[in-house]
Amino acid sequence: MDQEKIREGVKLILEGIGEDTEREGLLETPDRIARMYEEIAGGMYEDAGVHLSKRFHVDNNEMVVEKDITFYSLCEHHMLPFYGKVHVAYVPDGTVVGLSKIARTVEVFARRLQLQERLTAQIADAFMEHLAPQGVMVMIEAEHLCMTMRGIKKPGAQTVTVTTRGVFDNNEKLQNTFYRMIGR
Ligand SMILES: Nc1nc2c(ncn2[C@@H]2O[C@H](COP(=O)(O)OP(=O)(O)OP(=O)(O)O)[C@@H](O)[C@H]2O)c(=O)[nH]1
Ligand SMILES: [Zn+2]
Repeated sequence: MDQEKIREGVKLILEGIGEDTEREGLLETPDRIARMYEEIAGGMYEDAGVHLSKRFHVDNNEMVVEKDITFYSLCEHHMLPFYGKVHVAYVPDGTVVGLSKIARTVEVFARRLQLQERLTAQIADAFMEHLAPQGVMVMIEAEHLCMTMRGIKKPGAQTVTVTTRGVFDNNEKLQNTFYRMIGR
């Protein structure tokens, strides 16, 4: 990441809104924000394949569900946070991944400028590409600050996105099992 560019940009925004960039509280703000973006937009520089390539063999291919994975992402239109829960289910095809790797995969795609729909699809596609299960289903429930603290101002409004791949496609029975297991 180009930290110097971020520092310059933040300084310009502060000047733009009429702040005194030399006052004590703001002196280090450009640098703090540059360091913060390394963290909250750092997913751009990571590869989900790294996390999903460490696999374990299984004899039974029962559905695995990891639910209520908290995430924070950034809306690409306003650069404001959207955050909530991701639920992931997959039906293995002989191999599974460590449970923490499911949440690590979510982090890779959440920590960048996003659209909720794209985040949902990228998680599902990463599973299909790197783990090659029989199928995967991803659901995200999120609140977008661009909808709550500004603009239309509808606090509490939740955006829900769902996507399926493989055996979950057009399979009402499997999809209903997923919804039942995540309690929706
Ligand atoms: N589909 C989708 N839309 C999003 C997401 N995050 C934010 N948006 C929307 O992106 C749209 C951008 O619309 P614009 O009209 O270009 O921007 P705006 O004038 O700030 O829009 P308002 O929010 O309606 O004030 C808004 O409707 C946001 O609610 C997302 O993850 N998915
Ligand atoms: Zn937005």
